[in-house]
Amino acid sequence: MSIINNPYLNKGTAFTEEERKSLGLAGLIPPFVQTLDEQVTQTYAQLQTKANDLEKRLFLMQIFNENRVLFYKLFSQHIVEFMPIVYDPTIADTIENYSELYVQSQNATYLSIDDPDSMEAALKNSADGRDIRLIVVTDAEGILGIGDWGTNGVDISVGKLMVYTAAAGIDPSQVLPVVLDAGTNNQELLKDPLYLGNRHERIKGDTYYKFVDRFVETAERLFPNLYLHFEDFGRDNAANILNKYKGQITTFNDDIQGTGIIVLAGMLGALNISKQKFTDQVYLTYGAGTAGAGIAKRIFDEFVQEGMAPEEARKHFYMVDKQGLLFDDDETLTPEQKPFARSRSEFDNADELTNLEAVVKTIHPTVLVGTSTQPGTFTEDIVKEMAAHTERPIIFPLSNPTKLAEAKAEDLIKWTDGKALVATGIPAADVEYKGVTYQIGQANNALVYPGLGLGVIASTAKLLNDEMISKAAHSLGGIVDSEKPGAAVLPPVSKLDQFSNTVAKAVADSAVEQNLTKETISDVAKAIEDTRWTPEYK
Ligand SMILES: NC(=O)c1ccc[n+]([C@@H]2O[C@H](COP(=O)([O-])OP(=O)(O)OC[C@H]3O[C@@H](n4cnc5c(N)ncnc54)[C@H](O)[C@@H]3O)[C@@H](O)[C@H]2O)c1
Ligand SMILES: O=C(O)C[C@H](O)C(=O)O
Ligand SMILES: [Mn+2]
Repeated sequence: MSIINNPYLNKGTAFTEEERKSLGLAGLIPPFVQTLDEQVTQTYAQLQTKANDLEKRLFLMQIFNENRVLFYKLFSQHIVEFMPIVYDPTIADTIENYSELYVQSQNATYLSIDDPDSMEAALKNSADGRDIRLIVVTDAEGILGIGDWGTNGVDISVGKLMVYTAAAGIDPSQVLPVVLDAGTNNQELLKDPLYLGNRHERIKGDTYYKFVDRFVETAERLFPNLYLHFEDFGRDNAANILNKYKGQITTFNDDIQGTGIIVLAGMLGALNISKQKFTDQVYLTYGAGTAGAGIAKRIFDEFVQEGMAPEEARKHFYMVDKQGLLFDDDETLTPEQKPFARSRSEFDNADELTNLEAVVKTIHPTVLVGTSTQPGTFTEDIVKEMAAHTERPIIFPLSNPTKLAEAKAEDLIKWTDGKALVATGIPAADVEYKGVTYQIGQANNALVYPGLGLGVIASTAKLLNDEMISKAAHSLGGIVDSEKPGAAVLPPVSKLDQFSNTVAKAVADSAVEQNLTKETISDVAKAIEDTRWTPEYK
């Protein structure tokens, strides 16, 4: 029974006659022995009977809960179809309705700020003797663009890890999804009698940071080969946490660093198509929060790496948030916004620059990246105004899920008469316009964090530094044929498992070159191959 109930060991109807005898499974499964391929075919057919993506996700979660090999075999064969079901955008629905939909914990770990003393036991209980190499942890204060979801946010940790395995072959028995429940300020949840998390407001300040610190310390001690991925923390904490730990442990913030990598890669891809120069670009951030500022920092570092003096490079950057263009006399700026704030004296019309349209008209950006959570804000007027001053405007509406995107790919192509170079946060269908098929790249950190993690884990890297991050962004070039009309700015999700290896190789090579590995790695490609898990019955 314990074998059948263990998703890492269960093979369901694929247990052989011999295994059924030797493992005490006689009579516990129907008599016919299926192959994994037969199970995959049958399960995929069952999936097709589900009415919508939410139903499909719930069905797939059932398979995940019972049998990891079967789940990942299926996922790996249908990666383009499954990504939006298993991951974003459907995951946003399961997070919002987590308590209502709750069936079981999916081997996640729930850590409560009200009971820090049981943290160690909780992590040990969930690891259950497994050699944990990767944790995705969230405190769920800033889930995608949908805000604070308390304990419900655990689903983002579970979902991000599913993508790690499907895209980069991270061994699913070596991962742990974790939620830090520090309370929630989501009043709807606090009033919901079904809510399964701590029913109090978020605890902030010293107590919060001590809780995070105790988690980091305990996890690092229990799992000495850990790569620690932070996801969807709130704007006030995400960068603080990253800055505190990035020099000490192997850690990563997906919203800051992962998004930075994918947007830089997308921009390099776009410029490859337009044949324009990186350092000529004028970059406008719309929504200068965790992701917006993280991306700007990555792009800025690239300007400097290309040889431009930092003070010169800074002149190419503008940030718009709720208050409009960010100025240096604003006392509410975050530490991440400050380096990009402008001086009022640069403009004749500084007082008018309180909205996106006025800023676009004034500064003539060539790159516009949306991480604002404000749907439809890249309006036809704004986009046409941008396109009037640049040959090939680079426009990335990145806010997730679908309902929050700043614009639709199709509109951007039409409004600019096919000139815009577009990537979106969620998957977008091809756009047919005037006889050209425009493929839309997905600028979602899911295209890079799996490969990045594989490279870090395979190389036994002690740290993940900016050099490795930059190498990851550059490694995505050359996969798309940029000469083809309508070419995408990023490689397609259909090749995700292949280019995860490319990213992993770039990251691992960099770790080895910089002497940042715990073990001596003589053959990087082999180390990656040996680390990659494949869904097969052992
Ligand atoms: N595609 C990707 O890979 C990716 C990665 C990370 C985040 N995102 C998306 O980016 C969005 C932001 O995420 P985050 O983690 O940075 O959140 P965040 O809360 O840290 O940042 C959002 C920022 O937008 C600003 N904002 C809110 N309303 C605004 C308005 N009307 N005008 C201008 N700015 C406004 C906020 O003040 C804040 O600074 C989310 O929708 C998220 O899904 C996408
Ligand atoms: O989860 C995603 O789809 C990407 C990103 O991490 C986000 O927060 O939106
Ligand atoms: Mn995120």
